[in-house]
This record gives sequence, structure tokens and C-alpha cells, in this order.
Amino acid sequence: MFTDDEYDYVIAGGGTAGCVLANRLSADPAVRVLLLEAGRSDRNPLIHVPAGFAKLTAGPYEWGWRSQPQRHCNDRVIPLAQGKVIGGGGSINAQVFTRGAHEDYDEWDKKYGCTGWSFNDILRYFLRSEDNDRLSAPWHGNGGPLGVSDPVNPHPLSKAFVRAGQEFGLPYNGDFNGESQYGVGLYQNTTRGSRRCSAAVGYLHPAKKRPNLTAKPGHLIARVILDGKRAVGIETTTGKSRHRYRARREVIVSAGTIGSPKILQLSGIGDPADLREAGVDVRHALPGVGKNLHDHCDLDIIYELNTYQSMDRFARPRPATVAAGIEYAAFRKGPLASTVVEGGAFSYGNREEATPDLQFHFLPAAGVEAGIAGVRPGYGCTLNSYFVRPRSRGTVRIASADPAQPPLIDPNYLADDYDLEMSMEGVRQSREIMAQPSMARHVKAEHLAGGQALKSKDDHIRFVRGHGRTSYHHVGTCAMGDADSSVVSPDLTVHGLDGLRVVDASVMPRIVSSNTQAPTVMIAEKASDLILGNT
Ligand SMILES: Cc1cc2nc3c(=O)[nH]c(=O)nc-3n(C[C@H](O)[C@H](O)[C@H](O)COP(=O)(O)OP(=O)(O)OC[C@H]3O[C@@H](n4cnc5c(N)ncnc54)[C@H](O)[C@@H]3O)c2cc1C
Repeated sequence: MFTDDEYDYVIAGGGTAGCVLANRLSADPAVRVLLLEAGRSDRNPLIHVPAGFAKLTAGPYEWGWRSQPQRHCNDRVIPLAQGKVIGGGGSINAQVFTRGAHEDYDEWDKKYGCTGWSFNDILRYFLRSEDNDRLSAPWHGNGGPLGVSDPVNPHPLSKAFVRAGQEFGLPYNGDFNGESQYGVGLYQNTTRGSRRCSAAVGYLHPAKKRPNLTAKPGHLIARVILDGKRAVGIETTTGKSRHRYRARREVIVSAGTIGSPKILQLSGIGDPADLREAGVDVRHALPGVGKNLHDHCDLDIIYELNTYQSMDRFARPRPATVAAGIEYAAFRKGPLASTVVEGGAFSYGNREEATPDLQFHFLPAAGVEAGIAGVRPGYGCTLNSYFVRPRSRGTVRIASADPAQPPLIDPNYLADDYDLEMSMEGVRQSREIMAQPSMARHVKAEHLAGGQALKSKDDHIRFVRGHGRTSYHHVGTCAMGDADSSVVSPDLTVHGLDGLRVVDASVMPRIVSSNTQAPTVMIAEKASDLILGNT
């Protein structure tokens, strides 16, 4: 049955979580580990230069997924970039380092039945993963694989944004990952020495010379091989041929929030109705697979500046770009050392919430991400906002039994009216922050996508429904918990099956109140202890 090698652990997906697991599980030389990834290697220098983010949200390092027409967003089909490369999302993301609110994890533990995942339980995994170059105990770790640092030379506009946030009434916050997220400041980044520090850089590459670890990019996973109710291996396809890899101990699916439910469904694990519709035999009925999809719905406002100063002037080849390249190569400084997403804030849309429920990202540039409007090069900046605890839920379903076919992804953005209300509040606060003296003095004009005015409530509704988009923070489709709708237990084993775990952002039962990379690293760190019995 198995044409290829045998391993102890086969990890299906070489993204953020997969790279963490590859390192931790192969630390024991007696254990053979295989990491399989559909995308290519992360050798391209664009991935490693922090500002390269601006060139990575479309192209060969992402899957090119598209949403189903979004019913509550004027039936728009929204591009949903997800990493397809060693390092996954961590190789193409904006490198913003946030963990969410402590209370997020306490809710996982109490409300969703994720025993052992309260903030007190998981803090040590955040600390173990981290190598922070400014902050330390009690909230930060030093010496871990994941490099975390401050912006090297924050753009003057980013500093102006931080002042404007204070003029708006937010307290200055020098550490969004400390006691509280509330306030305005500069984000720390997953960078080390002015280079991106993805989980591939921090975890996988240092472990790659271990003879017991094999990483295979360019391998599309077709399914998990089941022997009765036990997972015994993984089948991959290269188009023409199929390969099978036996897992003596466990298969760990780490293909991300879209990829993991897709692989389970292709393997006959999922909601019987979904599987039958796609022409796949039901091997294990598990209705929650692919349900509970959610993401932060992002709203961008673009501003035209009155002087030529923004970072988007480096987006095209010109003498200044060449000079910036030389400065970066020689000194690891200058515009290319910036992740572009520098300023940040957490605020309250609803004052009765225990923790901030709105998050903002300030970019001293416009037109940075694929599909987002720009202005004249050198004259743009962007403030985006989202509601951090969305209530809308969507689905991921395979369209057919063909592993090469994209799944049907329906994030169902703004289905819940409260999400719409909070998104409007985020837009309102964004404009108020940008109207404060420290920012207003730089701004010539506000450019709302579609060129519309924003005055009445109806204008705001039209804007939010017309322009809400992904923040790339998909989670929840293989939710951890004890409810019938959950897919994995708190030890991340798939309910009702042996030898199979899911370890990635898809297991979050509810999204954290921030960006999702650091929480995914934490999940994989804890998973490695659960797998090795080190708890
Ligand atoms: C453009 C972008 C910007 C972002 N910005 C930030 C940010 O600034 N800060 C932050 O904290 N988070 C950010 N995120 C989110 C963060 O990167 C993700 O939450 C995190 O990477 C999720 O990790 P994961 O392991 O669950 O999935 P991923 O990192 O996506 O890894 C899954 C891997 O599995 C592979 N895979 C999937 N299906 C298959 C298959 N069938 N066969 C083989 N391989 C497969 C994929 O190619 C991928 O490499 C961003 C994400 C994106 C895409």
C-alpha cells in the first residue's frame, strides 16, 4: 500500500504551525519527521526583506483563493490571500506581532470547553516561542526561536499617527502584548536583525540539517489515509503520480484554516451532507468540519498627503528605490527594513466590553496590498480598522473529490448586524483619529473607495458592505472544544479517530482579538508538548 518511506510523524502543511511542529518533534533524534507542503521553498529574498510584504499578497506564494459571492457585501467575490510556501502565511504576512487579549483564552477554556487553554495555561508557550529584543518578563520571552523586534526606523507619519491617537483620547501603549492591548503605539514585528522571522526562519531552517527531519515542498496533499478509524498516512499528488507516506505514530494536519478542513473532507471526514454533495464517501461523520469559519472584516481608508513623503514611492524601480536597496543591504536600515504596517491601536467600539473590540493598522503608504487603492506614489497613507470579535460565521466545503480544485469558501462577512455596527464604528473612529492635529496637518484629502461621501448612517452601511475585505485572519473551521460542533478535543486529536490531530489556526474556537500568527505559533508549541507527552 505504501510506496514511499515511513516516518513517525507526518505533518500535512508546512506553514506557521507546521514549521513549529517540525522543529519540536524532530528534536528527538530517534524520531523521524516528514513535513509536506504544497508551495515552494521560501528562498526568494522578497520574502525576507520586511517591506517585501507589499509584493506578496498576490502572486506565486499564495493560493489565490476567492470567496463565494458575499451575500451581505453586495454579492462581491472577495480575494482571500493565504500563504502557499514554506512558512505559509508567516512568509507573506505583515509581520505584526500581537497575541490578543488574555480574556480570549480564558473564554476558550470556560465557554468552549478547551480545558488547559486559559491564558495562565498558555502564557508559557508564548514565552517559550519568543525572542524579544526589547521586552522581557513577565509578559515576554527571550531566546526563543521567533524573533520579535521594534520597527528599526519608524516613518515620521507613523509617529504622527501615534500622536494623533493620543489626541483622539487613547492612552499611549508601549506593549500591546502586556497587561492590556488598549491604546495606541507602534507594533512590534516578527523580525530579527531587520529580516522577516517566520516560523520557517525561526523554527524550520535551524532544524533542517537534522537527519531525522525531511521537508518536501511542492507536494499537494490529497488525503489522510485511514485504516478503519485510525489515520496511518498521507497521500500526496503531483498531478501525474501519487505518493503515500506512512505515519507510524501520528498524522498531524497543519494546512491552515482553509486547507485543513479541505484535507479532512477529501479524506471522508466531515459533514455527511457536504461529503455526499462533493462525491466523497463518508469515512467518519464529523459535522463541524469546515463550519465556524470567521475572519476580521477589514475597512481601509486612504489619505492623500500634501507633501511627497510616503513609503509607496519605493514601490516601483527608480533611483530612490535603488538607494533604499543599497542602504538596506549595507546597514539593514531604511525604508526596506520597515514592515510598512507600523502604527497600531486598540480601542472600544462598545464601552461595555471588558477588553478593546476595535483594532487599527496605520500604513505610511497607500495601495500596499493587492486590490487596495493607492494615490500618486509618495502621497498616500492608509488607516484600516476591524471589529476584533466578529459574530458572523461561514463555511469551507470541497467542491469535488479532486484535491486540485479550490474549495468553496464562504466567510459570510457581516451576516450579523452587530458586526456591521461595530465595523461602522471602526470607520468613524478611524476618520476621527485622522482628523486630529498631528495627522490633519499632513492630509490633503480623504479617498474613500468608490469615491463616496460618508455622512449619514446609510452612507456608512453602503461603505462597509461595499468595501469590507479579508484581514487574512481566517480561523475556526476545525474548532477545538467539547460541543457537538467541535472537531478536535483540547489535546487537538480529531474526535472519534486515532492517530490524527489538527494543529493550526483552524482549531481556534473563536478568533483572538488581534492578528493571528503569534497565537498559531503558541498553539503549535503547546501541541508539540501534547504530542510528546511533555505536559
Ligand atoms: C497576507 C497576510 C497577512 C497577514 N498578516 C498578519 C500579521 O501581520 N500578523 C499576524 O499575526 N498574522 C498575519 N496573518 C495571519 C497569519 O499569517 C496566519 O494566521 C498564520 O500564518 C496561520 O498559520 P497556519 O499554520 O494556521 O496556516 P498557514 O501559515 O497558512 O500554513 C498552512 C500551510 O499549509 C499548506 N497547505 C494547505 N493545503 C495544503 C495541501 N492540500 N497540501 C499541501 N500543503 C497545503 C499551505 O500552503 C500553507 O503553507 C496574515 C496572513 C496573510 C495571508
